[in-house]
Amino acid sequence: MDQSNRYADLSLDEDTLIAQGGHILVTYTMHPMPGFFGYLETAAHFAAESSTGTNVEVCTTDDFTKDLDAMVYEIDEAKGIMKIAYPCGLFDRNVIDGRAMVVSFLTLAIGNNQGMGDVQDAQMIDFHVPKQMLDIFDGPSMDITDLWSLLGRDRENGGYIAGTIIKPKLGLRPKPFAEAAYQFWLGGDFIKNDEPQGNQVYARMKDVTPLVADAMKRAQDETGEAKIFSANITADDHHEMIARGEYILEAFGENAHHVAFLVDGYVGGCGMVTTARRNFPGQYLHYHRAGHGAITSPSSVRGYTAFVLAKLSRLMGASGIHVGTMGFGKMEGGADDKHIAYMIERDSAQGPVYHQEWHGMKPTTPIISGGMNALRLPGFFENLGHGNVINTSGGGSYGHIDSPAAGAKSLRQAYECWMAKADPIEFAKEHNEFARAFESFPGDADSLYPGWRDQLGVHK
Ligand SMILES: O=C(COP(=O)(O)O)[C@H](O)[C@H](O)COP(=O)(O)O
Ligand SMILES: [Mg+2]
Repeated sequence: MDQSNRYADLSLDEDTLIAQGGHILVTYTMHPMPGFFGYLETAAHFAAESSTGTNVEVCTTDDFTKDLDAMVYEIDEAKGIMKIAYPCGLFDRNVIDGRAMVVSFLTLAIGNNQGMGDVQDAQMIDFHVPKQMLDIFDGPSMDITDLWSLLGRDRENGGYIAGTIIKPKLGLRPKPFAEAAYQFWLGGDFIKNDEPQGNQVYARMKDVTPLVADAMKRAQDETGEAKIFSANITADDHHEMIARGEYILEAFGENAHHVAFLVDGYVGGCGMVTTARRNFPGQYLHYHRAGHGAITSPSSVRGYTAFVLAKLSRLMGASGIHVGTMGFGKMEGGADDKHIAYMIERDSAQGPVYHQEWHGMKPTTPIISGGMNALRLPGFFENLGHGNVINTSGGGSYGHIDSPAAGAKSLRQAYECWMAKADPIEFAKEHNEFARAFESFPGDADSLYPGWRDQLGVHK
């Protein structure tokens, strides 16, 4: 059934829609299933299924209903692009406080429309949120300025936070786990649980956490520096998450404000993120995105992109989210992914389609992780243009040939090298831990800094 006379109006003007502020605008790539309808008809059916309609007219529709219709306002069949305006009145609001919820946006904009028989594929590549909706999404409660303050740095440009992930990913029992943490903290700032670490039977949370809290105290005493631990409270059950969070804060005692909470937000969903955001608003909320590649990989043509995921996480209230390594690490991604970082860290930024004003919503920190080490960081910073990020290098720390602390120091020295605009080889001659990263990761050294052995006098 052709519904384009109801769910499409190509005379609608995007700038006017943005100025009016009454819609969330969404741009998708979309290709109709061959043998069904034309492009506009398919887009209109998509908009119907994503708002007030279905595949047939229903007798219960009235004029008020039609005012909530999602409207296709632009299509480019050659490029496989469609744009849809979703009236803000479509979206669900909390009974308890009237605020918006990301799950409602997703269940409409990336819901049934992901499996329609007449749509071959559709993927959200950008969306625009008007102020009236920004005002009622939670947004972050803590941000990187709170970490910089804890670390004794300037709240404006507090710079690079050298972090790691306790590796191996799984299998460390309580004592070796805590020792790994202590050894890194002798040189670094920030440690996270790896995304699956929690309350495994060989490393119960109530056995590990006191030892990690003690390791933090000893490392702080030894270095005179504040240290941060991002503890994983991911769990299916809301009550389990609360129990984990409350226990961890109690175990860290006077250092509880040095604890961030990590949530596997993609596999856990926005409800899990909101459980952490609303029950522990005093903790930095660390969004790990494990699993996102199922829909965000460049090979995917459904769901939404990594850019959209990061933008959604800011609305949910993530203090920081992994944004990939922009082609410098081990995961998928490219240099242009820097726009993901800009969109979540700035108050005004340009996405692939829409310019977004955030109207003062706190920023979400780009968290840089995945195959990073000291040798890869200078190029990363140069591409991004700054180092106001959290970097968690697991292999880049525990794979350093001297020690985890040396690995941590090599990461910080990489930042100092870039900030000084120094030549890395020359910088290595004066900074031992950074120099030893060349020997720790010779494959990277060979490809990034050819001739390094001769220049540093290091031979096989
Ligand atoms: O454990 C790691 C990285 O470990 P390592 O530093 O040893 O590679 C993270 O889970 C990945 O960074 C996730 O990827 P992303 O950060 O892209 O979501
Ligand atoms: Mg991991």
